[in-house]
Amino acid sequence: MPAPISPPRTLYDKIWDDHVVEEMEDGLALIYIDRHLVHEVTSPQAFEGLRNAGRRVRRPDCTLATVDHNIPTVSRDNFKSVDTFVTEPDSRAQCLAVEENVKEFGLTYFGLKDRRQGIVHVIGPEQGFTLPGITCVCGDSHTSTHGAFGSLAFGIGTSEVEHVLATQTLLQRKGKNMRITVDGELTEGVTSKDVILHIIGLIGTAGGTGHVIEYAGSVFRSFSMEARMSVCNMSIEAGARAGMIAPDEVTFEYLRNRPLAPKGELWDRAEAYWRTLKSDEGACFDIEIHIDAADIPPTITWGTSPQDVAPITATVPDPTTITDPGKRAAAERALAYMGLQPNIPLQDISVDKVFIGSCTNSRIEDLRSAVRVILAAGPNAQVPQNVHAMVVPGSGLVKQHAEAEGIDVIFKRAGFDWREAGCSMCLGMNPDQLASGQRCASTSNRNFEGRQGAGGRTHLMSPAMAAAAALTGKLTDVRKFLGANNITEAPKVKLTSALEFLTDPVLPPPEPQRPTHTTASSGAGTEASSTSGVPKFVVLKGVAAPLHLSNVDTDMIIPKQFLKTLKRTGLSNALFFALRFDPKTGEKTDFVLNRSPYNRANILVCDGPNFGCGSSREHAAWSLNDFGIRCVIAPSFGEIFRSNAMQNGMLPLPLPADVCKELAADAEAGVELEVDLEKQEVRRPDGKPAIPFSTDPFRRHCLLNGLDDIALTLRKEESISTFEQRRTADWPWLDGFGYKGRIPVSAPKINRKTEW
Ligand SMILES: CC(C)[C@H](C(=O)O)[C@@H](O)C(=O)O
Ligand code: SF4
Repeated sequence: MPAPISPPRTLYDKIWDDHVVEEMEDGLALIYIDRHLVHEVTSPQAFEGLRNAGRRVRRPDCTLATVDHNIPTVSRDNFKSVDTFVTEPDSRAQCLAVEENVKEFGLTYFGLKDRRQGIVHVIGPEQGFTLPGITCVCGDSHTSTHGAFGSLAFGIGTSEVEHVLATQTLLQRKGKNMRITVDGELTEGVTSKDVILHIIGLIGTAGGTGHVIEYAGSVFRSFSMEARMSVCNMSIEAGARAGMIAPDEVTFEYLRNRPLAPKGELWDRAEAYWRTLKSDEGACFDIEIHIDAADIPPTITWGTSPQDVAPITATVPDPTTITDPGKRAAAERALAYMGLQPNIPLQDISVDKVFIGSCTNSRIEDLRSAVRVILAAGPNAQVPQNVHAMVVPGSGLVKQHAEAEGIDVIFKRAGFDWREAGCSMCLGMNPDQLASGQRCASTSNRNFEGRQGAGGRTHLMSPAMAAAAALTGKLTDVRKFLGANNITEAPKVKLTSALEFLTDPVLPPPEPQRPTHTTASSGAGTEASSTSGVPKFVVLKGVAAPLHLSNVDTDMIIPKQFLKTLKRTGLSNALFFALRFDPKTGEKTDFVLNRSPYNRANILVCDGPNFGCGSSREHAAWSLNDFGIRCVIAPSFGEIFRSNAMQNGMLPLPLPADVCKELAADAEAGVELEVDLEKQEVRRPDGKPAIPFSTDPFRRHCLLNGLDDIALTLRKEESISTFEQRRTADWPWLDGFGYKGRIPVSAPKINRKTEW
């Protein structure tokens, strides 16, 4: 009998299938995680959970930690210790906590004295920690970046970070497949950033919700790895938890000889496997989108959502021309926040700050692309006195590489501020922030209200366009600037290879300083109750607060300054902080949650879609919980928020938009609602019919019984070990290969500065 022919599969299907440890009921699966990146903001509570339960980190060889969000980007020339260098106490506490935790649990760590330190999503690829075909997670929404290598990479919340540390697995439900194909030739001045901004403008910030996006077509094929990373990075802004591009020669070339990439015979085996990682002919995509490259202009954002995009040649949109009332209200609110009048040309808008950096655009090619604009502007090009333009390389190695090419000199000569690596003004958890009312041309990925500083105004764009804005002091069409010069032309600098900088010894992870119990023994036979105590959710009756907003991002639910905590509690006042408290007086505003009876609401009814989009901060769920809100009803949710909420015993309840509107009206009228998870219905008083809903059976079971995922997963020790044995046999390069004490690549002499 001929062997059954397996149906064609997508790239995502293949990676998923290769990582299923155990299929469970209702499409839920336990999947194995190959790579875990850890940073200081979303890990303290996870390590604390391990410590309390006496658990160890299961795979230190597959875990890499750094510090990036909180750190100052001033010179480290006089760096002595975190204690003296990080002056803001809460930031310092998080940086010190990660240093303690990596020692205690025996993890490889790139700290502030290590030139490999940098933004998690820059250092993973740089080191070859990120590889094709892997599953990769981090307590950070922009983990989607790593999908550029043909991996399944996605952001998780802190509870899931703890789950991965303890079990090296995650409980997941498979998403749907979406393919975005861009074919043709990009026009002058259009870069990968313009492409992804254009895509987000087209499909919206919820367009990819529930899907993994595969980027296909000649444009992505022609992109370098760095350009592909910029695209996959912003998949989360398109609502998708992950984006990916099939690996090819460009990928292999980038990875060959990276410190943690396989070498010799193992490389050959790995490459043979990686070559199978592409969507089969005829594979089924739930959504297909085709874009003609020629239709993509140099693009920037004008509003407070990444979907608020426009060609740089356009004018500020006029809300009165928008027919949908919800969208019109959102545009009006955005323009008021951004301090913009409708119909004025975007290029008439002045900027106070320019930020070139972030995990989207802080790699060597991004810096080169900005420098090309400066060079094209001529030897006298200068940032005007009233503009502050910062350049923040993504890692210490990017910085060193740029300095070897003389890129820092070009920036500095033109008046740019050349800094040390970190997240910096992308979200301003460190001192790099916008003052209220300041406007910034930024290469980062989020333009949410208050993102770069309370009251700060962000316009997202490519590094080339940010450089152009820095030189003119206004939002500027980079094409005008370049005139006849094509932006893709190389600058007249001597280029060096990134590999010259990847010379640090690759050592195995250190031994834990205080060994904790083994996973197997701590898991066996224990009750599946949470280390942090997941409360049960059965029936919830009480005041429902109405919220008439769309795309409520987690930055809005809880701004960055409250992410510096080491605890999961004490965040009640942080909830919707910028909306609840007057920024000048600190007095309570008339925001709904400040008004009686809503100040004792335990249900939130939002009638706009995409609640909880954006950042993976579990603090959003914690602050709602602390306030007393245990159920959020909305037409749709950001995926990471949804899972974070359930990890904390809360119910995020998606209901049709018209039903949400009705319930929001009930909430306005002050009637109490009753959410019954056992019966799966929302009850209203006054004889109105109950609203039925359905929930994922596994999650419902966990919520009803207050069960915690980690303890449940630890019962599957045998399946996990069996999977690991097969993994070692089939994909031996995934066993933290690079950390096994290989002799480092020999260090060639670096040409320090180049002549100009
Ligand atoms: C701190 C972290 C939770 C967050 C994220 O998940 O995105 C941050 O990186 C951000 O960009 O807002
Ligand atoms: S989006 Fe910004 S803050 Fe978040 S990881 Fe990237 S650089 Fe850091």
